[in-house]
Amino acid sequence: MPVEVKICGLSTPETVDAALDAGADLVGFVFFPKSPRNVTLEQAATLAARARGKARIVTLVVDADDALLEAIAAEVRPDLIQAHGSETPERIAQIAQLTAKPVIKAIRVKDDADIDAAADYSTVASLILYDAKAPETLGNALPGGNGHAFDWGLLEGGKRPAFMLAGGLTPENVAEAIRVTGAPVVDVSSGVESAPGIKDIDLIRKFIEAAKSAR
Ligand SMILES: O=C(O)c1ccccc1N[C@@H]1O[C@H](COP(=O)(O)O)[C@@H](O)[C@H]1O
Repeated sequence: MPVEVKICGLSTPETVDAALDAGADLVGFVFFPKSPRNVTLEQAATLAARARGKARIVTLVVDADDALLEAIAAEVRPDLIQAHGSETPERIAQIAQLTAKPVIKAIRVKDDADIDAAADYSTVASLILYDAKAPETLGNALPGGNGHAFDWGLLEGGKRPAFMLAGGLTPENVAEAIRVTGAPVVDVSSGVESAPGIKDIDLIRKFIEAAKSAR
C-alpha cells in the first residue's frame, strides 16, 4: 500500500488545489488562533468544498470547546477531527460523539513513555498521530506545527495499529522517516512552507512525490 499524505495548515485555494493535484490523501485546516495557519469557519468551509470527494478533510483543533466543534461539524463537514491539544481520553470520546466524526489524537513525543501514553486512547481515537514535543529551547512553541522532529527510532520495529507520523518532516527527510518508522500515513505543515503559514506549491509537490515513492 502506498503511503498516504496529509498536507496540513492550508489556507488558500491555490495551495489546496496544488495539494490535490499532487495526490494528497488528506488536507488539513487549522483552528487555533495562535497559529499562523489559523482559518475561520467560513474560509475552511470554502476550502473544504474544493477538496470534498478528492481528499479527506481534516479539521485540527486544540482543546476546543463544544461550540467550536459543533460549528466545525455543521459548517465545514470534515471527514475527521484532529485533536492536537491536551485532550484526555474522555474528551476524545466526547468529541467523537458530539461531532459524529472519527478523531485523530495527536500524541507529543519525546521519549518511550510518550509513545506508551497512546495506549490510553486506543478505544476512543480512530487514529493516533505521533508528533514531536517541542523542546523548551524553542520558547513560545505551538502545540504542533513547529517543524521539529522527534527520534523516529522510538517507533522503529514496534508492532502497533496504523498511525500517522508528523513533526519536522520535509521533502528531504520524509522517505527516511517512513523507512525507519513504517508509518502508513505522514503529515506535514512547516516542511512545505517558505515562511510560517505560507505554503510553497513546489515543496508540496516534492513532499508528496518523495513520500509516495518511499519504501
Ligand atoms: O500547523 C499548526 O499551526 C499547528 C498548530 C497547533 C497544533 C498543531 C499544528 N500542526 C500540526 O503539527 C504537526 C507537525 O507539524 P510540522 O510539520 O512539524 O510543522 C502536524 O500534525 C500538523 O498537522
